[in-house]
Amino acid sequence: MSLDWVLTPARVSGAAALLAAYAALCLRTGWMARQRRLAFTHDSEELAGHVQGPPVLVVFASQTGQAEGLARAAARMLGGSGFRVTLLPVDRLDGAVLRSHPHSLWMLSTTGEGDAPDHALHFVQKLLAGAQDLSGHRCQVLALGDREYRQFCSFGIQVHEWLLAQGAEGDLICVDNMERAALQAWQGRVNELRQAWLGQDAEALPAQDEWLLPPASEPFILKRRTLLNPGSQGGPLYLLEWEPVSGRLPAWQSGDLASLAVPADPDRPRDYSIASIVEDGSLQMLVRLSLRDDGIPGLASGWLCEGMAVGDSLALAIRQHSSFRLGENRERPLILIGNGSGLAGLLGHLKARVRAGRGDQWLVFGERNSRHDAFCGEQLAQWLREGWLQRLDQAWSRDGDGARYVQDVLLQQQDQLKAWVQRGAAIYVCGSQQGMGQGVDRALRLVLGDTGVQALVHEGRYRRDVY
Ligand SMILES: Cc1cc2nc3c(=O)[nH]c(=O)nc-3n(C[C@H](O)[C@H](O)[C@H](O)COP(=O)(O)O)c2cc1C
Repeated sequence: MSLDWVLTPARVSGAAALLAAYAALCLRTGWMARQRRLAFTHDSEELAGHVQGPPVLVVFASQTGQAEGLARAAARMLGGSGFRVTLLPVDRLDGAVLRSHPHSLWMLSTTGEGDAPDHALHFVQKLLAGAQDLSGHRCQVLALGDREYRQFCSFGIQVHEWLLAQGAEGDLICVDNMERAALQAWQGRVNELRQAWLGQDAEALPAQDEWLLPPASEPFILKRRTLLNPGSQGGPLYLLEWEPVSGRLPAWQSGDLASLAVPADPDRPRDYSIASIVEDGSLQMLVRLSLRDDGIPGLASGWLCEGMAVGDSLALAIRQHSSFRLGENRERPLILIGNGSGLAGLLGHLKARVRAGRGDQWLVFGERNSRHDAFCGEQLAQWLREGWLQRLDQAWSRDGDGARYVQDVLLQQQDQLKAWVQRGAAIYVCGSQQGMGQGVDRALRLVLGDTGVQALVHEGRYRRDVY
């Protein structure tokens, strides 16, 4: 299957987009059936193909899940081609595992200002800082990034240089903003390697290569769109509620993302944090209408908030976002910190915890003013009353004398913050990187120290979904 559904011409009608989505879904179903024959022995461990096949290591470092998604797709394809595939996030990789594999594929994104994804900290400090004998090892590195940042793909480039310095051989492909042509070049390269690594045993792949797919999408109907902040000084923020045309919601976990492309910009899927859990009966997201400098609405938010009508449909795909799921923090106390539409990712966790009968969580949420921007306020107040939320701090940045940001709350409440962390709490941050994400990181370092924050990152107790 090709990626043609992503390439629908710019002014395609809603009906054509829907048809394309159905076609993709039907083709995808066949593909999925084949993928099910491959067994994931663990969420991110070994994929069993034919056990005699050559071993290949697939490693990823991913902040918002794109590199992870590509790694999983490559791992499935290689598993299906007869390789013994070990799929690992970089933090689970050690020198012995690396040396014992003759071949490796790396999918590495860059975040922050040229930084490695959070979960890669251990890898950067331990493996990347040391030496390994990788002579004879063949690697292929895919670096994900965005040219708008000064340090384009710098983490992927750094790892590739390190691999070569250890004696490995192999190429690097940099991808700007998930650009299709570069991803196709990557797919072509992996297919060549697959052939070379399998040697005589290689069966040719079908001419229409289908493994590098966007996540499975299916048509959803927009059931309700509610303006959550009437009168706000900020852009209008909407709650969008979607139901699948099929009537059966796909599975997701709190922390996951919904990916969609709008008809006017079909080549650029956008991700939104999912604000609901499956038991809510709908997939919910918070979308702020963004206006460009000339006052024209942004392509995606304009379509979602004003363009499409309630009752219209759009193809949505769930994107597994392991680094922001609750995972091993499921039983820990949680400190949830966010602003604006970032409440969506935190709401998902709150709902999942309430559903699991678990309280012990502290929400620190920031917006402009208490009169117009206290969205979901009744729900939060109810959780507080019922004890699902142990603490709720709202920071209003435009509320006259009491104006403050979420990072100010963390500093004001530093004794609480320390006590919660000491009790084993995990910290989840969702919302804007500029201002909030950076400010929260600075505040945490002031209160807990750099080593304290690094320890949290190591233990997977500091998770960020910032954009
Ligand atoms: C907060 C943030 C910071 C980023 N910083 C960089 C950067 O410094 N250099 C770069 O090339 N790309 C940067 N990017 C772009 C990401 O690398 C790119 O979106 C990538 O596809 C994300 O992959 P992931 O989902 O696997 O993390 C940044 C993206 C975000 C959201």
